[in-house]
Amino acid sequence: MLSAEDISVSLGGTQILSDVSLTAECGDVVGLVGPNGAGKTTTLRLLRATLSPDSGTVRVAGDPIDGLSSKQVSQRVASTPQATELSFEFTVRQAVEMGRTPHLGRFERADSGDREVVAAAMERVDVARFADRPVTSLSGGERQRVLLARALAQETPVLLLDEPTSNLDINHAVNTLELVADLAREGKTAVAAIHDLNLAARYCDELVLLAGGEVRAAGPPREVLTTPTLRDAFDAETLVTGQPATDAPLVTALADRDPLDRTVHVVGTGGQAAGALTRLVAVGATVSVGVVPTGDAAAERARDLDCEAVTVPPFAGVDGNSVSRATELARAADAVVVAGDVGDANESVVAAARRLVAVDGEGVPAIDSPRTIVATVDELPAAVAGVATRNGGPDAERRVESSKQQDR
Ligand SMILES: Nc1ncnc2c1ncn2[C@@H]1O[C@H](COP(=O)(O)OP(=O)(O)OP(=O)(O)O)[C@@H](O)[C@H]1O
Repeated sequence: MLSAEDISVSLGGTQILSDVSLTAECGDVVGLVGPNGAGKTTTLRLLRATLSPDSGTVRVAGDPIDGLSSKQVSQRVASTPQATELSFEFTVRQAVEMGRTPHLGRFERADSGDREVVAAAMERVDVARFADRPVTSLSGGERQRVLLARALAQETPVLLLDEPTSNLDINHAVNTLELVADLAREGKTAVAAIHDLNLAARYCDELVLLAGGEVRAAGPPREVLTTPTLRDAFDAETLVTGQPATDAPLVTALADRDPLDRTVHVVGTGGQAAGALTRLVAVGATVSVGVVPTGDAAAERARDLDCEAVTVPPFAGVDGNSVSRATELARAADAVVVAGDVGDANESVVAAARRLVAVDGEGVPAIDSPRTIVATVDELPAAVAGVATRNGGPDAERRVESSKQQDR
């Protein structure tokens, strides 16, 4: 078991980590995720005692790591570095044999038992066929696997992996993380910094989301990888759904926000309304939806995107409170977007709109009116921006207000 309790560290006069705590039990794969510069590598350095915290404690199997000799640490913790540089002309076998060093006396030579461990480690990460080649002749991904074999040969209860899949093709990436998961099932504790949130979600039991040197969220992937926490940590808009082959969350990063500083209420159901929501959130609009039946694609998408949804149970009919709330949102919005099947129950919600944009599709004729412009989902941001200024939206209102002031 490995833990960090409230570790803080400064480097070169800058605070890099502040009160970071995490626990990795035997059998756990814990993923460190977060944006570039969040402090993942620094956390791993503290966990393997190549850096000492200014405050806080790292413990391995209950013992404070700063009380252990470097040999004792390397008997308990093996790590694969982020850089795949192995600068000397060692063969793959020699590089993996280095993993046995913590188990040997100062001038002791490796025996047949050590050689078996080395052979098994090379086999397990699929580098045995390169055993006699110089490490420098391998590709980046192959070297990365050699480093993992070296860590396995070290036979430690704890494995620390810094970006173990960054240079790997999809097949080797998945196989490497399957191997890490197997090792955990065999009783090891693994902590891995992983950039790919979807691989992290699939293979880690717990995630620790770091940003700005702080833990922003920690727990099972489903609890950590949510649109609000990812927005907070990465300053990015994401859509979180489910991975088809597993029950892990699937994170899709949406295009960079080109902030559409508008509030938009979406009326409609199904995939078309869900698509409209996604498109509008992607460009930074503040979006709500409703009235929509619970479980409808638009309601689900709103939940994934952390947007307000006015929902009613399916087949229950629409109640007055829901209609009032949706009408209130529609009236306050800079624009109302209608998409997909709007339903009679939403008539008064649509009627409350100051400016309407209809998503090109089946629902359009029903709400056709002179105040409506029709746009495809892709054109929605431009259409919303257009109606909200051209037809007297907030910008126009501001312009009117300032010209009134000038007149005074
Ligand atoms: N020796 C140092 N002196 C000053 N700042 C440092 C030093 N080492 C690291 N940093 C800074 O600490 C911050 C955290 O770095 P770290 O490598 O831990 O981030 P990371 O989350 O692993 O990032 P990445 O995903 O880009 O690998 C970065 O802003 C980095 O520039």
